Amino acid sequence: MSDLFVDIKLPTGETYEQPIGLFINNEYRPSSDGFKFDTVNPATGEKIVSVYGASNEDVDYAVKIAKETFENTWSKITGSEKGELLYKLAQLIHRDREILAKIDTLNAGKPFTTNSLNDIDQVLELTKFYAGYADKLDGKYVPISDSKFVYEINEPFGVVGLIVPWNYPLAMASWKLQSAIAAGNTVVIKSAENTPLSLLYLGKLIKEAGFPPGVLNIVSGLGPTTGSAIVKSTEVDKISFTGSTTVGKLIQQQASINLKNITLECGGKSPAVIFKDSNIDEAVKWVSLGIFYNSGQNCTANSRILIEDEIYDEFIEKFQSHTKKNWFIGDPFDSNTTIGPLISKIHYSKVTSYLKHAQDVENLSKLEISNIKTSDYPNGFFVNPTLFLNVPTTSKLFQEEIFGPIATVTKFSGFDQAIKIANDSIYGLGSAVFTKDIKKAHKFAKLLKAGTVWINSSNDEDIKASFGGYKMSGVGREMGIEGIKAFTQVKAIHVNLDDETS
Ligand SMILES: NC(=O)C1=CN([C@@H]2O[C@H](COP(=O)(O)OP(=O)(O)OC[C@H]3O[C@@H](n4cnc5c(N)ncnc54)[C@H](O)[C@@H]3O)[C@@H](O)[C@H]2O)C=CC1
Ligand code: BAL
Repeated sequence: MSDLFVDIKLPTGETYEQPIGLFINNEYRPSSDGFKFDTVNPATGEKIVSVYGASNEDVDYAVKIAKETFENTWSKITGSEKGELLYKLAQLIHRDREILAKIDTLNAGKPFTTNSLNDIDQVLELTKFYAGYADKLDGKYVPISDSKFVYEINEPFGVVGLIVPWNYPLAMASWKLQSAIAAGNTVVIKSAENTPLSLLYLGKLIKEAGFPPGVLNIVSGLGPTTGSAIVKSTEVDKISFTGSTTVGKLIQQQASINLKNITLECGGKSPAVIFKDSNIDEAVKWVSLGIFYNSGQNCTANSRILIEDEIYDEFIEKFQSHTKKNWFIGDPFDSNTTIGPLISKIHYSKVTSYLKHAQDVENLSKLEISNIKTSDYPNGFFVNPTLFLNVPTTSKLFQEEIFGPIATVTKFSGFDQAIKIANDSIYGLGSAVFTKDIKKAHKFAKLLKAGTVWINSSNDEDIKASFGGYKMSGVGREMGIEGIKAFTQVKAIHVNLDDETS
């Protein structure tokens, strides 16, 4: 076996072949300067493997291949043929569902049963959705006069650069990848440095499905080098990014140099608002999912829980009891585990610094719900589910994205105060509102400044609906029909039927 593939033994016993090279032109290859970086199992803190990281030269080469493929091959085949290839990819993802999920569990610490399998099922669903959409990007006829009409067609950009995070390694890549390809673009994609493995594995499936070489090119690597080289490349026509608002802003600045089209999916501080007339048991169930799923490493995590004053004590009591019964921290491969570790030592330090700040600086009252079983994993990055009670809106914990299983709880009195507090954030990604009063629910949803509102549920996104942020949560939309439109540009073709111009 070459140095481009490594046999990895999973904690479940089986061994699989992991590609570690850059995937360009349907072949794995080393980086031009031989640079590699380590990827770590967050449950144990141990290194899994080193993978090749792309240099500027490698990014330029991947972009050149993607551009040639766009011009000579991909733009010449029909939408139906593109859809067929995506259907074949879906079949292979279905075949390798378990191994893909196990790779994400190993690399991201996501509980296998409750999280990683869900992620891969979502990847499968959206691969099929966009396979079906590849031949439906029809245009529009615009009547102007008897002697003139316009038709508008949707065209791909060309080469698109995709930069993705670690919290849903294959799913976040797929929120962009499948729609970009279905729309007719070729792709250069970078995974997060913490979680390169499942996307590299997908390269094998892309090749096996029969995609022409150069349609999908994977350049694993570091943000400031590989990521920045993709953003700055003058041959890349669009960037779609998911990650922190800080890096999103940087990408917007860099992309503005040649007015590159961008989609940015950034941070959030999503409120869950529970009115006194809600079904409290249901609200407890959804809100705990909203904050603890994926260990709170979720851009739409319900990190601000707002409770109407009359039901405050009842909600907290029920929330505590529900959490004790349903959220278990431990080995992500154990089917009883519902909360895995945080992604990295760096992220663990960031999240726990908020716990320290809350205690030492703000003196907040804490409700820690300890279901931790970390004795077997002394070096894993585990954090207990924690609520901070009666938190003022001025608190650092109320305003900043923590990205861990930690939420603030704040009381409100009545509709007007609830909407004021809910919108008191620089972010506007997700939000949830709980009430049995249907009029109140819709009025509240209309006033929320957020790209997604869940009424009487939370974080149950669907690939058929669009997703994206207001305010500093982002620019543009992903998923659903908006998700594929984001990878097209409109051309208006004017047709003059007059014989002579008067
Ligand atoms: N919206 C979301 O789903 C996510 C939000 N975050 C937020 O960001 C915080 C920090 O997490 P990080 O992993 O450091 O996020 P990040 O924003 O640094 O990383 C996201 C992606 O951007 C890339 N990147 C970093 N710097 C870049 C640059 N200069 N040019 C181009 N690409 C670059 C990274 O390599 C990665 O692929 C988290 O604590 C969380 O608050 C993180 C991940 C996902
Ligand atoms: N809930 C998946 C979207 C995200 O956290 O980025």
